[in-house]
Amino acid sequence: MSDILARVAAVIESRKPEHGGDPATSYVAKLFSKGDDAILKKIGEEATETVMAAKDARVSGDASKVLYETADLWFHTMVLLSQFGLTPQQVIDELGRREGVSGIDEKASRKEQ
Ligand SMILES: N=c1c2ncn([C@@H]3O[C@H](COP(=O)(O)OP(=O)(O)OP(=O)(O)O)[C@@H](O)[C@H]3O)c2ncn1[C@@H]1O[C@H](COP(=O)(O)O)[C@@H](O)[C@H]1O
Repeated sequence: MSDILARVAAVIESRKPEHGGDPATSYVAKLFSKGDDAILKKIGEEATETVMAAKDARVSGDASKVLYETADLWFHTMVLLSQFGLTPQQVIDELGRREGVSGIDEKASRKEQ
């Protein structure tokens, strides 16, 4: 896994109340203190902003906002993973498990079950 993902995940984990995260000084601690709904709301917002940035980029030809909004989306999904005791490494492992398995073949195999 990228060193950055591991480092950011470690900082996110350290912001939990049981590790002394302070909502007054930490955005992540503030999200944890608000709970599931606040985290999920941010993911919904960032997903929508990513979609809007992509639509805009098709008009403007400037894809930089797609990058920034995707970073916001990834970051907030990392907070969600931490909230559920999961790690980015587990997501990477899942992608690795799927590597080379055609999405079309996988979907067809589901229908046969
Ligand atoms: N990568 C990020 C990161 N990306 C985005 N954000 C914050 O996510 C928030 C939401 O972005 P929006 O564009 O929706 O802005 P907004 O409308 O002001 O947000 P809201 O008021 O609606 O929450 C902003 O406050 C951003 O600063 C992040 N906040 C923190 N991190 C990482 O998390 C670490 C810990 O952060 P703290 O807990 O704040 O120290 C940091 O060192 C960074 O590595």
